[in-house]
Amino acid sequence: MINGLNAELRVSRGTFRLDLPLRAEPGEVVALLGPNGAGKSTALRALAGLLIMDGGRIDLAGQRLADPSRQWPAHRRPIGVVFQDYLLFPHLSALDNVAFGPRCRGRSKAEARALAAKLLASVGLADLGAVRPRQLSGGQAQRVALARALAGDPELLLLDEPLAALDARTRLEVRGLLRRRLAAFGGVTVLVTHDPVDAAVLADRVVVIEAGAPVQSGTPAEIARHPATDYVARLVGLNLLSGTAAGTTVRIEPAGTVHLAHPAAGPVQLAFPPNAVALFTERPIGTPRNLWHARVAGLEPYGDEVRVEVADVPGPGSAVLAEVTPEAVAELGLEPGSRVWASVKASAITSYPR
Ligand SMILES: Nc1ncnc2c1ncn2[C@@H]1O[C@H](COP(=O)(O)OP(=O)(O)OP(=O)(O)O)[C@@H](O)[C@H]1O
Repeated sequence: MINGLNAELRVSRGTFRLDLPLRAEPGEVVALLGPNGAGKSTALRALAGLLIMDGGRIDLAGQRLADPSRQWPAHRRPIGVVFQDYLLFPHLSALDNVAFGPRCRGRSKAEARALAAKLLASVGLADLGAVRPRQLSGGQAQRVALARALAGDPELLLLDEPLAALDARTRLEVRGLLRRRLAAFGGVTVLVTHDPVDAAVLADRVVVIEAGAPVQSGTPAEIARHPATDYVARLVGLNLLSGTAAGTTVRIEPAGTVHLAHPAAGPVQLAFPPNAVALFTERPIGTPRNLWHARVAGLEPYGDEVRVEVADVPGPGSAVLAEVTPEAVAELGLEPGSRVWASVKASAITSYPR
């Protein structure tokens, strides 16, 4: 039996059927990405032992947790879970929420609290141990829930839409912290999201699922570059650019520049969705910071919209996708070879270390 996770998840819920093979190495972060109802939460609940499987198996860190003959109950699985709504105990302080698990597993009060204090510090909350959940912001509650999940020293960490409940500003902060914290975690992480940016920033590998089955698996860059189906292209059609950041300026090889809203340093990856790219035939007034004079390389219908491949953005040799309405294509007279101005707001670009 291998280290890490090797699972074949099979669950029936009414007419819905999940049939999902899932493998991950220790230290790997895998994102399950898919639309509402695809079966992402069902997969997490099956891994956690909160849903009975009707076949398949789960092997984790050299142990068989589930197969058709027996399934370990949730509390015996070496798994930490962060649910969407965090589910912190309202009457316990942040510190005691984190210490609760170790206490239940027989650690002394002092030991459990010392461990909890260390974990709270590791998610940047050293000063908030005494605070009750209702006094915490959404981002802080999320981090307490993460510390609590890590307190059991799990082999597998499950995160259900870890950023969905946060406002845009907090989301950015917590996304960065989560990325750093997950990089330091030696076990497997499986996270569920319907946001391709979260998947690209947080995950080493993405498994796209639809109607209970996998449709594609690969690194975020592979999937964005070579989506296996139109459906995946629509879902993860992210623009990804690599560059080197100094402050809010990112150099893109060989000769382009992108401006960010928040400073970064060193080799970075940039992600932004096609609908963040605006196209103009005349140079727009009130010049946005990211504005490039570029060329339309191709047009392709995607559902009700049109995907426009724009070349030489933000420098020779680089291309991005823009998404516009068919009316805009007609109004702007876009066709392969047209010259356009393309702009992206700095605030629409997510940057993360490469
Ligand atoms: N308790 C239930 N009983 C029967 N069917 C259910 C139950 N819960 C979920 N389902 C069905 O299982 C399917 C998968 O649901 P699931 O919640 O896993 O999807 P999801 O990908 O997590 O979606 P979301 O992003 O909306 O949370 C859906 O078709 C749903 O209708």
